[in-house]
Amino acid sequence: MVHAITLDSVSHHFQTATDRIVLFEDVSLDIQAGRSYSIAGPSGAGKSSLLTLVAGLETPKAGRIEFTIDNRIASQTTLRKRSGFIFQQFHLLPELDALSNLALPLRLKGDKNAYDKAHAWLARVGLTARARHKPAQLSGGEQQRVAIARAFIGDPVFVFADEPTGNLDEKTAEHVAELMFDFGRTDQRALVLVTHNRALAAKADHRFRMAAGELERLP
Ligand SMILES: Nc1ncnc2c1ncn2[C@@H]1O[C@H](COP(=O)(O)OP(=O)(O)OP(=O)(O)O)[C@@H](O)[C@H]1O
Repeated sequence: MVHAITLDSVSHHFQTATDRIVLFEDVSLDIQAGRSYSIAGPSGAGKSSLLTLVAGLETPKAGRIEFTIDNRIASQTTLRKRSGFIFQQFHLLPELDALSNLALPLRLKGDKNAYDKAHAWLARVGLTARARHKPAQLSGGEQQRVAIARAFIGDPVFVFADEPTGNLDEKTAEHVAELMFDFGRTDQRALVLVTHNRALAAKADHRFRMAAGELERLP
C-alpha cells in the first residue's frame, strides 16, 4: 500500500489587521510511508505552521497538497483519522488516568478491545504500574510516553510530532525519541517531526531546515 503526502509549490502567510506575515513560498516536499522526516530551524521560521499544513489541519494560501492513503487520494478528514499527533504540551485529559487516556481514542471509534490495547501500549512504554495515575501524578517524561502511546495506539499511517521533547531533560528526551522512532519505523508509516533538538532531528532519514522562508534539505 502506498501512503504519501506531496507538497507542490506551497506558500503560506498570515494576514493581521496591519501586516502580512509571509512564512514561506514555493515549498515542495514529498513524504512517504516507511521513512522519517525532521524539520529544524530558528524560532518563528514557520516550522509548526508547515506541520499543520502537512497534517491537513490547515489549507495553504497557495500551492497544492495531495494526501495518498492506501493508494488513493484522501481528504484532510481521512488523513486526520489515520494520523497520530504528539505535541510539546502533552495534551492528555487531566481527569482521566493513563489507561483511560490511551483507551479513549479507540473507544470513540467503537473498539471493544480498547482497554486491552491500552494495557498493551502502557506496557510498551514501560508504564504498567502507572495505569491508574492521572497526568498530574506523572512526570513530564511519563506523560509524554503516554502521549506517544496514544499517538500510535490507533495504528496510524502518519505520525506528526511538534517539539515532542521540548519540555524534557536530555536523558528523558533521548528515551522518548527512541520510543518514537521504534514505533515509527515500519513500512506502513511515516514519522514527521518538528524540533529544535539536534540529536532528535539527526535521527530522521530525511532532514530539513526551515529558515528565511525556505525549506532546505540537509545532507
Ligand atoms: N494564527 C496566526 N496569526 C498570525 N501570525 C501567526 C499565527 N500563527 C503563527 N503566526 C506567526 O507565524 C510565524 C511562524 O510561526 P510558527 O509557530 O510556525 O514558527 P516555528 O518555526 O514553529 O517557531 P517555534 O520554533 O518558536 O515554535 C511566527 O512569526 C508567528 O508569530
